[in-house]
Amino acid sequence: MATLEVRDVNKNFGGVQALRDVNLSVDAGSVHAIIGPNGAGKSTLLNCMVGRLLPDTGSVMFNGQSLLGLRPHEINQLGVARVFQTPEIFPDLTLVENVIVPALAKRDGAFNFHAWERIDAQKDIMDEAESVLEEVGLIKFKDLSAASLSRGDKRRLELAMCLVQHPKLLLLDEPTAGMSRADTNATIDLLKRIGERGITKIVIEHDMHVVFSLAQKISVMAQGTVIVEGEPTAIKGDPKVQEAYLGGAHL
Ligand SMILES: Nc1ncnc2c1ncn2[C@@H]1O[C@H](COP(=O)(O)OP(=O)(O)OP(=O)(O)O)[C@@H](O)[C@H]1O
Repeated sequence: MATLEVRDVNKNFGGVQALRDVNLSVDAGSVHAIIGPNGAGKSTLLNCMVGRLLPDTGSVMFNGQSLLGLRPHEINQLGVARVFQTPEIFPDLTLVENVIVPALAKRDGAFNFHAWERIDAQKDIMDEAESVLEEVGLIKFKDLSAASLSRGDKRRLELAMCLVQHPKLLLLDEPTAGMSRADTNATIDLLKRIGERGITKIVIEHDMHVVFSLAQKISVMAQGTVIVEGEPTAIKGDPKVQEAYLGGAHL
């Protein structure tokens, strides 16, 4: 069964056709990678899934419900969480505070400061925040300010902020961008471990090592549309992919 279905989506920015008749079907519990050269339309598509952009035409369905017209926080409340290309964290808060904010927002439907004032009394939320920080390997830094983290650790913190919301669908926009090979491999292992919880994941990624380590299905985008979709082994050998994605070089 598909968790996410994108049908015939088009998006034009003042003459630039960023998305052309895009179709995508993401199986429940799978890791589905979206790859393609710069400007192919990957981020635009992701933005249409999370309510940051409204497609001109087409549909985006999540577990049978249309996401079109819903605001980002409403889509988040349905169980869709996103890790951004540039980590969106609260630099002046500690790590544990960073994780508590989305946990409270998820529980209450929106963030309110009243809940924050009484946070000491809410042991369950504190415990959960710490357990998620443990899971992503950041528990030792829990009382440091988020600004002090390395780039790789900021991305792990953002992942923890998503996981604490128990998402059904996790959207990862270049989760290893800018990371060292060691950090990238640690993130691959972490994402595999998270996979054991059965969360469906969509990964946009330029690093083919990450894509082929994680994905069960790959959609290749070029010039605003999906040109090929299939299992990693089929994608690797597809001449259209070689041509469109790497100008003929081998994946
Ligand atoms: N807000 C916008 N206004 C105008 N054009 C835009 C806007 N957002 C994206 N575009 C254009 O739409 C096309 C698709 O861009 P998009 O960022 O979705 O590609 P991408 O595949 O995510 O690229 P990258 O891998 O570099 O992130 C590009 O031509 C881009 O310049």
